[in-house]
Amino acid sequence: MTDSVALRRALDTVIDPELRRPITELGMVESAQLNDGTAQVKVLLTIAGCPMRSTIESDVTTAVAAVAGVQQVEVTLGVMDPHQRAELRDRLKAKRMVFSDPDSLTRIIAVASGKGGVGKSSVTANLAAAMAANGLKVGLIDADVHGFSIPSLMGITQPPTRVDEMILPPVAHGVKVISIGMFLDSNQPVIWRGPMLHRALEQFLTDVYFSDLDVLLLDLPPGTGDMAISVSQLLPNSELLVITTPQSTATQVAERAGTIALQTKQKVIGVVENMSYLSLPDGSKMEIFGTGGGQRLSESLSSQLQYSVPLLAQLPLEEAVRVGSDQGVPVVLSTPESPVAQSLRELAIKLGQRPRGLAGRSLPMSF
Ligand SMILES: Nc1ncnc2c1ncn2[C@@H]1O[C@H](COP(=O)(O)OP(=O)(O)OP(=O)(O)O)[C@@H](O)[C@H]1O
Repeated sequence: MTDSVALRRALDTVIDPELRRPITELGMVESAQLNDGTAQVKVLLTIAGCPMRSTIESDVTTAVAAVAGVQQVEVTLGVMDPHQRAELRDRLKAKRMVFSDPDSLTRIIAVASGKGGVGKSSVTANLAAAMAANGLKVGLIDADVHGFSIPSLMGITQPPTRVDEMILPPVAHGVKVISIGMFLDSNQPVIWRGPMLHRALEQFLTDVYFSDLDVLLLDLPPGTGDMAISVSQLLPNSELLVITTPQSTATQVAERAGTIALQTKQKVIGVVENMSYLSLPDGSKMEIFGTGGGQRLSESLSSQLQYSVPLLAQLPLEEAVRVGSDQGVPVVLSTPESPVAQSLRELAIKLGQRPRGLAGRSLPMSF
């Protein structure tokens, strides 16, 4: 093998942190040569202020340093010119997933709740992180535009990178994440009406480069509003997972969020009861929000939708969930041995296991 082939092979192992593809395949390696034991590599970044420049530089150095005969590595970073960027964009476009395509094999799970504050976003962030830890390619759209919290739950502070009109989602804990919160200057409230919400979701689905995904999770706003309807229109293949607490008022509202599936023709894959109990030091369980809400919701949705909507998990109340959220590390990663993390991981396995396929898909409908 010649020196330059050996260097290219090594560079094939360097994955762009945002695009998740080898930098060689993305046209980012302008040159690579070995001169008297010094490997000289020129890498072209997509944009000048690329937030991942130091990661790319160090990954290139590590990969090339391992090649036989290399004693020293010199990495030069340049920036793609408009023509090179257009080429990259076309290459990515050709491989882009169209999630609304009936042939798409990505499993799309929209996480819904009736009331706010039942832990929908926490459950969604944890499922995404657990699925990614299990080796699945996972995307997460924060569609809770009025109460977006996913970026902070996932510990994301950097904005998405733009390559012309294409948006590269930040990757956190192995999950590609996009949220309206990443496009706002401050923590200002979003006062958008239905058509703008629809447009925002549409833009996330068309302009954000997710590449190939096994699972796409959406954190819906609480209730049965416009976003839920937009999701069903733009992603007719999406399924619903309904989160509730054991409390009857929460369950009643969650039932309305679940039965929206009757109109949208989405499948409700199950119910998750969160905040089911608090384990006390003496081993007893304190049922702060009452009991049986998840089971009742599962039964009533099963009877109204006329198929089984199982209660998939009952998650305890644990301080570690809140602490993990505050630190931007989902509890499945921060405290994996805790009972709540174990239940969430089991739930992620159940949901991630179903093979990607087309069976049982409903046809798109319009309103
Ligand atoms: N199992 C749990 N144990 C302890 N705290 C929890 C648990 N689940 C959620 N929480 C905490 O409850 C609060 C509300 O959770 P979260 O933001 O996930 O709810 P939500 O349903 O997404 O709310 P909204 O839709 O209004 O944004 C957060 O402070 C979160 O850390």
